[in-house]
Amino acid sequence: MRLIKISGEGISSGEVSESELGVGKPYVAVIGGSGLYDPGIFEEPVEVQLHTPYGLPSDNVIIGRVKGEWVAFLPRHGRGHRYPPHKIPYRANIWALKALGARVILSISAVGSLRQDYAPGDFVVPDQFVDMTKNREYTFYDGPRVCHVQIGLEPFSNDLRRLIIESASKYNKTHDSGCYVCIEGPRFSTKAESRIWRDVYGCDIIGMTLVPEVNLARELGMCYALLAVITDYDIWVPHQPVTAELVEKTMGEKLDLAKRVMTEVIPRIPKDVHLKCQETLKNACV
Ligand SMILES: CSC[C@H]1O[C@H](OP(=O)(O)O)[C@H](O)[C@@H]1O
Ligand SMILES: Nc1ncnc2[nH]cnc12
Repeated sequence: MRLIKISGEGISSGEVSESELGVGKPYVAVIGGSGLYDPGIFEEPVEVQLHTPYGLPSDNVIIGRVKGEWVAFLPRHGRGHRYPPHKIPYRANIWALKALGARVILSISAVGSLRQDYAPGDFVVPDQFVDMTKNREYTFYDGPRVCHVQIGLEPFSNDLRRLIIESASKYNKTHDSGCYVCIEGPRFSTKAESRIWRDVYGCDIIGMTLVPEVNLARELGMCYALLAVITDYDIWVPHQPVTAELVEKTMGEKLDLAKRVMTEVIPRIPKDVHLKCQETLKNACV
């Protein structure tokens, strides 16, 4: 695959030009989670290595066409799963995708379930989250410009969620809402913690990577939605305890379906309308 290298200087204006890129600008980016390191759905793929003000992203971004549309793909843990959730360069990842032209992010993640009726193998398209992470780089606005983005009512883009739900439901059992609790990791929860996330916080699914990815995207005015693949029942009832191996195995079984959903959704994303989530920086800065 052809490799295009772009240095920090090339993006000082905030965005890579089409001529620097040498291919069409991707409007949609896909971030792949555990088990998804190479989507294999692209025509004419190129690899782009992009230096950002926050360092290198998790990996080179792959840009290629899906049904005629230019799309960017980034494996959040890097190929070979080299970055644990608390060490992922989230700011570099989101910044790079925006600089390459992306305005919309479709994310894929493995999650544990915190309720009986959300079973391993099912899909969930979450609509809320609770942040229990402890030590990450949460914002692009570290001062002197101080901004507080509004993310409360619609942390995930409902426009995108609708498209994903419509497509995913055709191929797999899909839950059209859910609250994702994001823990720091990299260890899994204790049974006592798992019961708190479920019974006290009222969360439905659990993972380690949503935060700060989702709020960084919002800070740059990008729309974000997640197709979550349930891989296990976490640890809140006595059962087969979650392991990384179990997560990757279940994810592997559902990967083709998840890719099919992405391939179907990408060309349906409207480009000429102003999506709601792109307005949230209004009145956010002090
Ligand atoms: C490999 S097991 C735990 C790992 O899987 C999930 O990652 P992702 O959201 O990127 O699919 C979870 O959040 C943990 O990082
Ligand atoms: N049970 C679980 N806890 C945290 N992250 C996960 N990713 C997949 N399953 C998980």
